[in-house]
Amino acid sequence: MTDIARNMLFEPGAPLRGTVSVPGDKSISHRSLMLSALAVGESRVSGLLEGEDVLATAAAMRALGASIERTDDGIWHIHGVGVGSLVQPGTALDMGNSGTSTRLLMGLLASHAVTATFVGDASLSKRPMGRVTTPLGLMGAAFMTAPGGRLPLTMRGLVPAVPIEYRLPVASAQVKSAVLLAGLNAPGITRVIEPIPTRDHSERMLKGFGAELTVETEADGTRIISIRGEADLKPQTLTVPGDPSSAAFPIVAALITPGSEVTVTNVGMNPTRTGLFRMLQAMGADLTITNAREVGGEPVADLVARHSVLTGIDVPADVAPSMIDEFPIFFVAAACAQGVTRTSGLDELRVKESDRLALMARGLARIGVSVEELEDGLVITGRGGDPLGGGNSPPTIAAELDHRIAMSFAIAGLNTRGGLIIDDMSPVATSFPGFVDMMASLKGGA
Ligand SMILES: O=C(O)C1=C[C@@H](OP(=O)(O)O)[C@@H](O)[C@H](O)C1
Ligand SMILES: C=C(OP(=O)(O)O)C(=O)O
Repeated sequence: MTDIARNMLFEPGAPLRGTVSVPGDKSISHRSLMLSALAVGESRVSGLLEGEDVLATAAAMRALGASIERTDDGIWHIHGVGVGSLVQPGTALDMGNSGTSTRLLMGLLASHAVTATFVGDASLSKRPMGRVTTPLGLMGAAFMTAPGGRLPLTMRGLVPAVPIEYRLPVASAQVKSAVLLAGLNAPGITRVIEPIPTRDHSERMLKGFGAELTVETEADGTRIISIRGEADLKPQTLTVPGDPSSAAFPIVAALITPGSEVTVTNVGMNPTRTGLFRMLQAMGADLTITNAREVGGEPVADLVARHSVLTGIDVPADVAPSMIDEFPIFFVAAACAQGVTRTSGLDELRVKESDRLALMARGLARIGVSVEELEDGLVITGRGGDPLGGGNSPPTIAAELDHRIAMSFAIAGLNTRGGLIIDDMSPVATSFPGFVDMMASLKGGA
């Protein structure tokens, strides 16, 4: 952790103006490294998120046999080993803060003849892994975990693994992806039944690399995803779009800061990820989507956000998966809106890098927002045009190793009367290196 990131003050100032782009999509970056490592030959990836979470995936894929280099032009070159040919890692795989790296890699290894130990930081070591060890155990993998099914965890994959049909008990793209990735090297068809759709980057990219994968959608919206195992993946040239979960921060900042107009270019607009933008528009946000196009099998657009008078809404529970990582910054928008915003069906927020419902409720209350914390959501009464409060001196908010909590309160700070302090901004490097500099550039923008 860098001292420079300690106790940073975020305070109101000039309107936010300018055009920015955000780093590459974290979910797509992880998957591009994993699938490239399983294709025989060289894949090239541009626009990769060079954040700590994705670098943890890159280090793990190297330890499992892939060769991965970044050239000065920013392109990542991955020489894969082929499905079924990952090797025994020499040391424990350090997943840092990254749930996606951990759960997806456990899937990959479940159908390889290797034994691997996964370790992580204090936040990751509290997160539940039973959601992946259960289906991967059905496929034949064996696990030894810390109490509660947590890290540190040692697993042994099985070859040949047993293909399964698995109905997701929780709406989680990580669990879906872990089973599909395990299925890549299991003989026959592995099937995941997804009653509530979640982000579909794995499905898109697996098909792009040449896996035989089909998706059927039933009348009630349930998706049935089938993958044929013992696949031959072909190397690809990929471009990773900007991360909508990162674009959320400058966009909400512009919407709630008087006089602001910010354009974010090259934002991923996969419909399984754009719930936040739809909900902000429903609140009356002046948020325009322009230049819609497709890049590397994913929809992309430029977004223009102007300061807006927002009105509270009820967020339907079924929208949650398409904005699951955006709730912390959405709650900040709700705190600045007129009237009441109600959310529900958000139990999953309690098992992210922190308990995001509890931390957001506590932090917003510290800056004078009326918040009711429910089991599965927050009810927030917005302050309308009034700045958020905070007492006589700027309050300190503890980020608790959660990048999205740190960034959300940093944006809230721009709309307080006297600013607020984040105890540690270093977790931001997991998903959005450059966040602090980008926000500073917008403050000085013309
Ligand atoms: O599959 C992915 O890349 C992700 C899925 C989501 O997690 P869950 O599957 O736990 O909801 C999300 O919160 C995470 O940031 C990235
Ligand atoms: C939940 C997140 O990531 P992960 O699960 O990969 O740690 C996130 O980035 O908000």
